[in-house]
Amino acid sequence: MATLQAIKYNDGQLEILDQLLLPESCTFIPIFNVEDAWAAIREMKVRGAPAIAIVGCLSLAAELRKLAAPDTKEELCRLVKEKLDYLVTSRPTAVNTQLAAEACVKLCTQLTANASVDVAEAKDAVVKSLEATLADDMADNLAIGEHGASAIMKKTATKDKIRILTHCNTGSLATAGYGTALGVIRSLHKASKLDQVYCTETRPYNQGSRLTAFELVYEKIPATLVCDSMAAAAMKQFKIDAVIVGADRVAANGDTANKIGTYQLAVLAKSHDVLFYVAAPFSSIDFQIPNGQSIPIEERPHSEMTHTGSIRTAAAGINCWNPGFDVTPAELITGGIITEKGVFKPDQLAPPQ
Ligand SMILES: CSC[C@H]1O[C@H](OP(=O)(O)O)[C@H](O)[C@@H]1O
Repeated sequence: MATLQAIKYNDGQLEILDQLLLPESCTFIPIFNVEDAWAAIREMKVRGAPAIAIVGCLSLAAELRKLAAPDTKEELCRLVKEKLDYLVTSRPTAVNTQLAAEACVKLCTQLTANASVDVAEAKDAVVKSLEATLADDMADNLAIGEHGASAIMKKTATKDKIRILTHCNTGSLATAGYGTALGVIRSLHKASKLDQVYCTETRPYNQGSRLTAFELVYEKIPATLVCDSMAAAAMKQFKIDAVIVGADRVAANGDTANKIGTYQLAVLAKSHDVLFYVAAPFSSIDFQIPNGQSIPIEERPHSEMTHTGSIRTAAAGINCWNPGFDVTPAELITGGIITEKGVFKPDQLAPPQ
């Protein structure tokens, strides 16, 4: 069975699934340029650390395909850097867009220095590298799924089937497809190892109840929705074996920024002796920062807390605090960090050579 797709791209035509309309309707909307992408990412019509970077890159590829080649490669580099720097400002916590931008600008610089490459060839090479982000992420997620499932099955070898709790949405609606934490869950399900997935609602945007539950029901993966406040009771009542979450930015020491509520799940997992895993591609790891203190935490609009759609559900005039993310210290990530290159203890992370 095919998994859901949040991003469709064919020869410069980009469409995204408008996730603000899920689960009621599956509606794809066109993205013609980086301005459209910036707005869609900011409004969270598309969200999820890898998906944000992919949509940003594909929106630039779509624009460049329609543009005549600039006069010089220097002008191409300037244009590409300007557009990517703009896309990075759409949401500050996930590092994926920043790292994708740095890689693309580095390629542009290398092409400019290569006298055997003309400006048209350089533009084509940049477009191809931007378009490759979709397939690359899909491959990463399949590898994350296999590495994660294998590691967790080894740790729970005495059990026929296991119970997993997950937070937010880390599946096909947060990536190019298959997912990170939800990719591991898909791989455990494929291996007939999964008894039940407990997915938290993930207030206030409800990625869990609206998106993760949608993916799990769509693929008939056994799952139960719980409120965020039920996590401790669920760990105790259902003897959950592991918590698996995604990441928006992992620091060099393994401290991890992820959806708000992740930190408290890690504390609860520790106190219930439940394994705690982070699943993330290397494109979510920021080796330029030593620990989680440097990770910018996005503050989202208070209306996400005080309203459900247009319906007010909180007292008018109440002050709100709505950070989109929190940071889980590396020492609480007891199972390890599951990546496409394998599963690492937080202190084993090292930049690719
Ligand atoms: C594949 S990890 C996705 C990551 O992004 C989510 O945040 P948001 O929905 O605000 O983009 C959440 O932190 C997930 O773990």
